[in-house]
Amino acid sequence: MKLIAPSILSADFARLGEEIKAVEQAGADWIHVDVMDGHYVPNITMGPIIAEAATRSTSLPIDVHLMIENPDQYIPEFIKSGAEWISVQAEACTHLHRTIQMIKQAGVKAGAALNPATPLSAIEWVIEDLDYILIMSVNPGFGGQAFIESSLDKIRLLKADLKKRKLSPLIQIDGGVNSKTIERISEAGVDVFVAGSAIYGSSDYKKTISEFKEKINK
Ligand SMILES: O=C(CO)[C@H](O)[C@H](O)COP(=O)(O)O
Repeated sequence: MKLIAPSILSADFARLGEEIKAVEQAGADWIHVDVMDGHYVPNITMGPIIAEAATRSTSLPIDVHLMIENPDQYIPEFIKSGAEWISVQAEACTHLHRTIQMIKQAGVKAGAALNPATPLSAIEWVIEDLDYILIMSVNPGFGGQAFIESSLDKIRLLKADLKKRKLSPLIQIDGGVNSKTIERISEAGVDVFVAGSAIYGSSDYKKTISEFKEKINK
């Protein structure tokens, strides 16, 4: 089952609750919350207060992507917010194994995200513990960037590696997902598609999500 996770980064924050409900009614499967701290990435977005408000606005699972330094300090607050899935940037973790365990011990699904320049080997020794792996297909920090094509080979390599290891964490993609790229991304082996500007920038969320679903469920 392939899933669509709209990123609220591109939503209208003056009407955030309505915007979350709107994508739920339009067929979204998860709600993706992009947390940026102005240090790990050159942008500041939202924190646990917004993640908690998001959980109250929908019955869909909240997926928190931490693009922050020192995630261990903030993970307990995001767990309290009600998030069901939390991913950390592998590059931002001094002790990635410990961070993953911290998330899992709270009964929350744990993911590791990899920047476009980070090799898959960065997660080799935690891969068995991961519930999902997030391949960043843009450099993190901003919505609306162009999809980096080399991400497709990275997904294919990851898919083959997981098969060899007989592991099945979800593969998530984030950045530049739109009606032109989604089919190729899906064919490479992605399970969860994060899309911000392509959904929230469209005039009809239902039409956009339905078109995405048609393309990924062929
Ligand atoms: O994590 C992100 C940026 O760091 C966003 O989730 C991502 O860029 C989605 O935006 P878009 O779909 O507009 O590319």
